[in-house]
Amino acid sequence: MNLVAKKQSQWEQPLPELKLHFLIDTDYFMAVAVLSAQRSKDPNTQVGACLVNQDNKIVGTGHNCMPNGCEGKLPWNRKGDKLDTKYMYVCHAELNAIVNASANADVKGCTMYVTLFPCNECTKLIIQAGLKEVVYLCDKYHNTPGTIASKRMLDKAGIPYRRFVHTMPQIAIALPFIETPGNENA
Ligand SMILES: Nc1ccn([C@H]2C[C@H](O)[C@@H](COP(=O)(O)O)O2)c(=O)n1
Repeated sequence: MNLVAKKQSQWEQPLPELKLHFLIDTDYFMAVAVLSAQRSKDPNTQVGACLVNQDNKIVGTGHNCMPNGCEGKLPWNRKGDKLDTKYMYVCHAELNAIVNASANADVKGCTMYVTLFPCNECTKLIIQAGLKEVVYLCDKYHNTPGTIASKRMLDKAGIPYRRFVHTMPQIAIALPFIETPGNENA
């Protein structure tokens, strides 16, 4: 069999079997937040957020990144002259999830799934945007004034927050290699 015919017959093979798991909604939403975090170029802390409406539909996702047009042009430093650190510039995952929510989506009443507890600035945004709940994965800055202030504001605003409890320890996504037709001679 020549190479073209062999590749052709490969293409006619059935697709590799994909193992299907049934994900419960909350695992799925936090997994989307975790996957979104992986888009961040922050070398130290990658954060992802997934905004879900009352119909259990994702209306926006986000990760921490530099403002549009500034990626690669501003520092990711944690220390040094304040103006040379990321803290002056970075857009947090929660802000991006709210801003990225599709134009016709109402973020009021949404739940924010986020991989790291929201900072005080994002908490203000969460409250003012009318979100109804925050579900977080990690709270590594729990003893900092920012996180304490966040919790104080959420408590006073009557917005519940809870640590995410997963039902599946791992959600793996394997992308099968699928040869595309027209690429046989590559
Ligand atoms: N809820 C949060 C908290 C932090 N971020 C971003 C902001 C920075 O890029 C990074 C924190 O940096 P670190 O001080 O841990 O080096 O995470 C966020 O998007 N959402």
